[in-house]
Amino acid sequence: MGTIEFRDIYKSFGNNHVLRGVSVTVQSGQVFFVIGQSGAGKSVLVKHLVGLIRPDQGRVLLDGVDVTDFQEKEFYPIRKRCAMVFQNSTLFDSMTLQENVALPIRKHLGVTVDEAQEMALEKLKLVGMQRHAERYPADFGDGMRKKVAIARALTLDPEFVIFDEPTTGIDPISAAMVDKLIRHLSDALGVTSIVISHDLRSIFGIADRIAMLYKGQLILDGSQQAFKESDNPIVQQFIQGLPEGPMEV
Ligand SMILES: Nc1ncnc2c1ncn2[C@@H]1O[C@H](COP(=O)(O)OP(=O)(O)OP(=O)(O)O)[C@@H](O)[C@H]1O
Repeated sequence: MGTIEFRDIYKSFGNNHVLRGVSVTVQSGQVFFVIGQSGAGKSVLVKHLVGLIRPDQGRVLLDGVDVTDFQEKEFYPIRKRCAMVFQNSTLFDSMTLQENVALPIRKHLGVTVDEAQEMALEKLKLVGMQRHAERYPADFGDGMRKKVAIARALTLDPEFVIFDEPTTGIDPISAAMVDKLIRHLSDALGVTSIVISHDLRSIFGIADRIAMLYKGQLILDGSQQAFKESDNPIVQQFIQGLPEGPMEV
């Protein structure tokens, strides 16, 4: 359970040919990074998984099931299996951390307020925030709030989690905590994670596998080692964060 396959995906928006034949397989339980410059099509690729974007050509398979031609309604159960943590996942300031996490539980599981609060506490425990359950988002910095947003995304026990730039805009210590949490979700719970990121420290800290997009195509798909050893100058420019090089910006 938990395998994702993008087969030869093409996607254009008018004259903007964003994906030009991208094939990627994410194995169950992996922490899989999708990297590349701004506008490289990372989000567009990943959104195909939950039917938020449909390909012009190519197939999307989930646990071997071809979901490419699914109707909108058929994607509902897939969206429940797949949580998303966006860059600006916001919490409600007027609610405690526990109430914030309990909200989707009450909405989707139809349980009592007390049961939802109890389940929310379990999720806060998972991200190490249970002792702050009664406090409000405003008491915390971006990193802590990010962890609560992750706890909230985990409420329906997803098999997949998509993290869109989870460490962008947070301090290095908080970023390291978020990385550790993403790794833990895979190692302890078997969650398959797709992480869209530019953060080299995260990439070379926790990735099982990395796919780099460039000009609508996959330039390299492999392990951390494969990226470090790659003799492709575009890969090297990106992973070393060099301002000069062959990459067109
Ligand atoms: N719904 C849409 N309609 C039209 N164009 C879109 C749509 N979604 C994305 N695009 C375009 O597709 C290209 C790739 O966008 P995408 O968000 O996937 O980039 P990205 O690699 O995730 O970049 P970033 O790191 O900046 O988030 C951009 O040129 C963007 O403007």
